[in-house]
Amino acid sequence: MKVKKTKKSKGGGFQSMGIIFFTFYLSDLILKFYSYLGLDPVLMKGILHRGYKLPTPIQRKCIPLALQGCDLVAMARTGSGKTAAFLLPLFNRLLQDTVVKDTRGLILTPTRELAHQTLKFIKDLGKYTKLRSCLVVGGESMEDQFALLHSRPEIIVATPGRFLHLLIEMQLCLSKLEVLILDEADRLFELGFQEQLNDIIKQIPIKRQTLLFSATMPKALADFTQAGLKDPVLVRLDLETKLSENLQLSFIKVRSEDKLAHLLYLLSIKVKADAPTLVFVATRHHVELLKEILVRNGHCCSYLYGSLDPIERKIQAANFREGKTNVLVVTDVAARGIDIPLLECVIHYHFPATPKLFVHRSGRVARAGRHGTAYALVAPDELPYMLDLHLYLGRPIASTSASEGILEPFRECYSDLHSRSTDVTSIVESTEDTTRETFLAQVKNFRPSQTIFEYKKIKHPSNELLDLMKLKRKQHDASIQRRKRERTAGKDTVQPPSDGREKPACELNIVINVPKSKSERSEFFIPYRPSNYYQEKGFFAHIAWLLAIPFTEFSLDCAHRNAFSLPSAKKWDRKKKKFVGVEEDKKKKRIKNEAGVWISASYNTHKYFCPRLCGFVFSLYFLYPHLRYKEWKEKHNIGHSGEVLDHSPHVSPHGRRNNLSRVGCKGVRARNELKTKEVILKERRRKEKIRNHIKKVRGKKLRIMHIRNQEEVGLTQKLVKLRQQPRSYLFVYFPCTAKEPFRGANRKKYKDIHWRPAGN
Ligand SMILES: Nc1ncnc2c1ncn2[C@@H]1O[C@H](COP(=O)(O)OP(=O)(O)OP(=O)(O)O)[C@@H](O)[C@H]1O
Repeated sequence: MKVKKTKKSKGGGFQSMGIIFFTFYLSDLILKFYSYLGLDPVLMKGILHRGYKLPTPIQRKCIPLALQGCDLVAMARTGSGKTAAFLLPLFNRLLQDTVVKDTRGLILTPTRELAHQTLKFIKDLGKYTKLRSCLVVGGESMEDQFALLHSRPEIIVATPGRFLHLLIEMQLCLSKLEVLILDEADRLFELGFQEQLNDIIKQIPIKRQTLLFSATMPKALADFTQAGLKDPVLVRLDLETKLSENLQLSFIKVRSEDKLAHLLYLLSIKVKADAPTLVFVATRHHVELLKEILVRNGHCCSYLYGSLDPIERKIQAANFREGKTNVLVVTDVAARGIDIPLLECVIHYHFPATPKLFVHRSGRVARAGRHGTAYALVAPDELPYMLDLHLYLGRPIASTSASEGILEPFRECYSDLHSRSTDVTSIVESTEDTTRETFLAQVKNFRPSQTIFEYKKIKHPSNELLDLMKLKRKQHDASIQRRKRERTAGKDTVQPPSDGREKPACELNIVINVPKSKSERSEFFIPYRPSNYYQEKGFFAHIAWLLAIPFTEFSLDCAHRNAFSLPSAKKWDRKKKKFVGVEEDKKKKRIKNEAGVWISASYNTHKYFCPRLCGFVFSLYFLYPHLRYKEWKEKHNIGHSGEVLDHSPHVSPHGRRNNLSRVGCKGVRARNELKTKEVILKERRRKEKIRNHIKKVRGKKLRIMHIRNQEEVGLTQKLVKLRQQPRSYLFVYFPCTAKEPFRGANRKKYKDIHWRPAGN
């Protein structure tokens, strides 16, 4: 057999750590030879399949360490190839022992989209490994996921909420789990995930390998998690250049009311025609508004936000990936991890509130050596965020502003649309928080009737300052009164410059004070802040939870608490009308799942394990009926311990379902979850009807609504808010089949809502 000679590498390639790229026609003999070097030769085929030639720096650092079995806390900038850096060692470990047919690798990610993408990576890189993998994320059928998990795939990719739910409902045993990977670990450790993560980790054997990966990893995270990780190795690359040098940044100063016009200008003129572009906005209302406006202006537009219907979410993301649309308007749900190879441009319509988020959002472009541009529209009230960002990046910036003439046609186009379309007007209303605006305006316009010097008058009538104030008032009172009169007459509006143009583009240069070199400093000078203070502060944003949880695995010592002295995490309790500690949340009976729907908190381990309550070692699993899983088992003739009672067509004689996707093989999906065009249109019409109805009944005494399913929960809650207005009553007619949201405690809470089954 003819064997093609591979060119000898000079080192620094995958070869240097035992990974050698093979051409497909390499003989078995050579594959066997290379297997001695570390990674299984089967993996080389997968690497070739993905088209990688050289390992990236993070892969070069992390793969050998992970192969040795070390726990890792790894940081490298966005798009640097972290996914392969944790997948390759995972595959290698699992391939070493193929006898154990159980779940041995668990990858947790913060978002569904990222989980989907990781599974795709697994299928590509592990194409020839025959390892079985499955996806467990919210918004998908529980029954399908029972089947997937029941067959004990080797690798599970999951989001924490749904995985914990299934873990408890199915009483899964993870005793064979060897590798736990937390992708975007810092996000997973932030508020909202930590409780679920903690509960999952408790069920995983302590003798495991734990790998933490993110583009923004605080150094302290390694210290904090030391009890959970066994002597973790900290790998932090790209500390100086947090953003790729191929990324071009452009900060544009705009007035808040000009943002839309500017966005249209960027998309129509600046960005290359049909170049895929990601537009980040603050809330889902803004997503809807921008989508509506962009579509009406001839842009092919997709949109994504967390509470969007899961199927719609998939369709929208797929449309953008496949190039059917060229603009994707998103909230921060797509800020992390998403890899769209052809993406060239990101627009920050709203400036992100933390520098870390800016890094993640902008990191969707200029990945893996490619070039890209990130535009940020900065309104005056967002300037402090920009300053924060530049302290974090540690380099000066320049911002520009567009001239008025350029924006004029786009502004017209938007205002015209606004007046013509009731749809757009209603969405604009929902994006505007009028109570907040009025409150802020009141605070801004508040003027005390007397100054502090005059206040002193009461105590010290002969104060010199008082005399001074008297003199001042005498001199200025007339002009102050005149100004007030003018203001009430409406002359106060800010007049644009006479030529109708904005000020010429101006530079905002922020010079970061770089600490002086040692020789320049005085001999005894001790800086009161470390040189990387702002950088670590940026990384640390929102990881305050680290100080709030009594961990068994991730335990903290008091020294760390004091060292960072972060405030304990608190949240606003609407009932109590005050801030409460996150600890108090644990007492609650219902929790919000990933889709924003309130579900029973019974899957919390505090409820299932009695050791905390009564000191027993055994859990109270059997006292709680796991109805859905039980039902599923009965349906598929599966016994209590997982054995097959009858050879039904769904289940193989070995108790494994056949529809499990093997890595690299196409899974057979039994159910088509796609809604038909008619169903989608029908639902839209219905939602529209409800929206119109809300508008119509606003302020009336009697309201009648029909609410059918959980998707309308948001709208229902809006109605309930209306109820709080004086002299208004809400009558909700509810079909018999409806489950959520007004059951149990909620029903009692909204006492003045009258419940009637549909048809009565
Ligand atoms: N060795 C390599 N050679 C060439 N391309 C690579 C290599 N490793 C990864 N890539 C490619 O780089 C891109 C980014 O990889 P990946 O998504 O793993 O980055 P990441 O560091 O996880 O980014 P993020 O922090 O945004 O999640 C992907 O398209 C991937 O296929």
